[in-house]
Amino acid sequence: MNYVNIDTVKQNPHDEAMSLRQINIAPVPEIQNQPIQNRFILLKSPGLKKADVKYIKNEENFLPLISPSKLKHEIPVSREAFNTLCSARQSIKNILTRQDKRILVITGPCSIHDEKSALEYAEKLRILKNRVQDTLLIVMRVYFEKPRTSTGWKGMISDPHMNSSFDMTAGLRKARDILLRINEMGIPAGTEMLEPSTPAYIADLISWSAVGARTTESQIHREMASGLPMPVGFKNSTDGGLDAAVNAIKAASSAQSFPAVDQNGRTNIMRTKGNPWAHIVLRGGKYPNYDFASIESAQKQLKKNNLMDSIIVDCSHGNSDKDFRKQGRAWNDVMRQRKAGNKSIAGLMLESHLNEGSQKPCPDLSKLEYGVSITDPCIGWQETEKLILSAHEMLKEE
Ligand SMILES: O=C[C@H](O)[C@H](O)COP(=O)(O)O
Ligand SMILES: C=C(OP(=O)(O)O)C(=O)O
Repeated sequence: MNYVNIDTVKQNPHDEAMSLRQINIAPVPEIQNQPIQNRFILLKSPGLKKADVKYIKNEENFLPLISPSKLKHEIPVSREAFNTLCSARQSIKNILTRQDKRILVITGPCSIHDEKSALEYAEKLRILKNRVQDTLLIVMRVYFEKPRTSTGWKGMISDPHMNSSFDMTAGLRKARDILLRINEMGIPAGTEMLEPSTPAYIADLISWSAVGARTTESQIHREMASGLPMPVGFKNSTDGGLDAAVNAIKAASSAQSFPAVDQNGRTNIMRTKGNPWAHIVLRGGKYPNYDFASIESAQKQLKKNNLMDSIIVDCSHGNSDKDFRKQGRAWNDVMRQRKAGNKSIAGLMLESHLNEGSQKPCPDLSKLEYGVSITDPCIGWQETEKLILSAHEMLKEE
């Protein structure tokens, strides 16, 4: 006995002998509002008994999720947002290929958990961006998906109410709305693409994306990156090794074919052309890797593999031992290297929020400290502004 999609039954009304492989276990869109047990049509498979379900089914249930096209219909891209996106994507490509001498700065909270503080941060960036635009291209870190070392809150898209209700339709809606508003303010957005189905919902509002240290070695993420329409940075592995990221860049820049969710929420075979803008992000590991020798060695490894040797340095994570007070040290060191002539340094990343530090997640926003990260500790706005302005002063003299 198995559950089968109503479409499959309509197409095969008399075929009770469909093999389990052919049976598509999926929610039936027409009856999504009915109780979960009625959402599936039970189909008798010869030779199988009701009790056999336990051998072929481990999921608790399937719940409906909004389709990308429906969400985009609700929250369409505006002309202002589109202009921000197009201009930023082109500038990032030019920075990576050194046609644009500026440095890319990706700065913002470790994760977004509250719309108000995210928009307030974006507004501060908007003012700062205009002051430094001759030397720095500012992109806001707008991270909605968190890869966890073991367990923990997985970000706004997964659990927007922070209470394990996993209302992902609400999460996607909030995420898309925030991204739209930030782009409309003239601030380009950067994010980590974690669930391979997420780009279908938000990629049209993202100017730069990352594949994280925990997923750079995953074929699924490399395939996804090969079809993304923006530059993608692959982080080095959590232990500090670069091999996985180098191999990821090769795989992502190649054409790939793989199953992927389309705009109507159906699984298709996606064929990609490859992403020529895949690059490496050094985030440290057991030890930091932003020093001169580490950057030179990364550059050599990329060149040896005939890959673009432009490098972004993440000042947080392994490069700060997750101590936000050490991000400034990494930033200043890398800026000095760039000033000394290392043009392979294309960008820097900061984990920064309105206020420094971190706190534990809580579903009640009124119990949380406003503008403080609920994932990794961040530097506060004051330090962020100081670091960005000092980099601008340094580069102005070039
Ligand atoms: O930037 C985010 C975190 O470093 C990453 O999600 C891992 O976090 P965790 O080790 O707290 O799970
Ligand atoms: C999870 C992140 O980084 P990493 O993959 O380098 O740990 C992040 O930047 O949020």
